[in-house]
Amino acid sequence: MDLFSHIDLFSTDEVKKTSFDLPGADITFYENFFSASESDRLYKILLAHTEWQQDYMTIYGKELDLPRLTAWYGDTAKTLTYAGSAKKVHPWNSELLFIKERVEQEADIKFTRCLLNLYRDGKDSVDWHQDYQGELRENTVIGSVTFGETRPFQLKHATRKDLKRLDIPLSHGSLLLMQGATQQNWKHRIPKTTKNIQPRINLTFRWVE
Ligand SMILES: O=C(O)CCC(=O)C(=O)O
Ligand SMILES: [Fe+2]
Repeated sequence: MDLFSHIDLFSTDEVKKTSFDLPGADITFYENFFSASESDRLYKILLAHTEWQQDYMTIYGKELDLPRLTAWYGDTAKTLTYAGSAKKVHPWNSELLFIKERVEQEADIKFTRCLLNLYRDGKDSVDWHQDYQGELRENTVIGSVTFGETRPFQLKHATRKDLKRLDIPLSHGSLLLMQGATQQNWKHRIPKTTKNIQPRINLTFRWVE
């Protein structure tokens, strides 16, 4: 029996907390932050009932579909400008409030918004980026929750080539908290894969007004 099948046999809903010691970053990862039964239920509801939309980015005047579906939810039903274009913000629903409150207890802050991403298959991805620009990027807190397929969340330092890339497999029911100067110093992405995989939902809770 190899190590992994051994772990699977005895897997529990126990939360496993890991802190990463990276220069200029404050990142904590919680496996099983939501139990398997909570995660299964939330995955199904969010997949079916979120107002998923096909967003686009404008590159050299051309509109290109983003390789994923997205939806914004938040405190007030209004529009917000993100990555250069206006987005509709839907009001919170009971599932999102349930998830938000659990993450708020751990992060010790109140979130005002959530961006949901749906990666339908391995062709869906998000390219290297840092969340927010300018002042908003400094000390922002991002609470990132995953349901569905595990995808590697890759982190690389924005300027230092001597530091190794880090891959964190964001599993079903996990929470990744990024705080402090993380967004200023590190870039992140979800790469594409040719593997035949299931959909993945990611929720990033944010606190900007
Ligand atoms: O899907 C993820 O885990 C990351 C999403 C992300 O980086 C973003 O929406 O800014
Ligand atoms: Fe991001």
